[in-house]
Amino acid sequence: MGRNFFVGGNWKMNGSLAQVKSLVAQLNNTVIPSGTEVVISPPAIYIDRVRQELKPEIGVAAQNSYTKASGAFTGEISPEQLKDLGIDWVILGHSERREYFNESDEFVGEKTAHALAAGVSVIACIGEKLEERETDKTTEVVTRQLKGIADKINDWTNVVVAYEPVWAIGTGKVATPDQAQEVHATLRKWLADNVSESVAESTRIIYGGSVNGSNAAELAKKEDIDGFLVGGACLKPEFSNIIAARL
Ligand SMILES: O=C[C@H](O)COP(=O)(O)O
Repeated sequence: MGRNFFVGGNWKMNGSLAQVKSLVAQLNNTVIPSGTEVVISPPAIYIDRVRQELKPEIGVAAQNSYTKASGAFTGEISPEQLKDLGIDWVILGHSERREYFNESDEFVGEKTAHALAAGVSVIACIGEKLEERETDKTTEVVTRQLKGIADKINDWTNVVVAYEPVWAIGTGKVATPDQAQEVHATLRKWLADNVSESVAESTRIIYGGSVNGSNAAELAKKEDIDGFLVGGACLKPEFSNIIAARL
């Protein structure tokens, strides 16, 4: 298949200076298998420190960025500023941002386009809520969210799609490998039908939602699961087991 495995670690709004030091030390001692790409995403306030202290083979992502390069947008961070600090990735469209900060599909698409234009790669998150799954709306929701991104970009080279069912995030209720594979295959087919076969074949589609050191290896065996976006477990030593999940 030839797609490199991708493991993202999203710290969310967690961490302290002391934790930053110990997590970075732990990551610097972790062997990254060849063919696996690891990117961690600390809160913005720690991002510069993490980038300076972390070994270069591990990437760093912001957890959000805006649609402008600079200006009177209090509290926002631009992809251009991320680039300035050597930050090459950003997570966009996370369900927590969609839910708590009312980010629409269109806005996520705009932010994705702006980040890519500024040279920052994007982990673009999509995923259905529990009631949407229970009313058989999963495909409708995730393809609508993916279209919100596809409508705004042409080049998918620097995009990783993260499928994160909202009901699995932080709940300990992981999607089964078959449940995740089914949605990943649907997303890849959507890309083939609506963007191109080559984009469908080359774009990494990663899974997020209660991934841990015990369930990662089984999920990683599935054909269309190209890695993970990890929340809670990326703050624990078991993150190294997830990094090694495809071995
Ligand atoms: O960005 C990461 C996801 O929201 C997954 O979080 P979780 O591993 O704590 O369920």
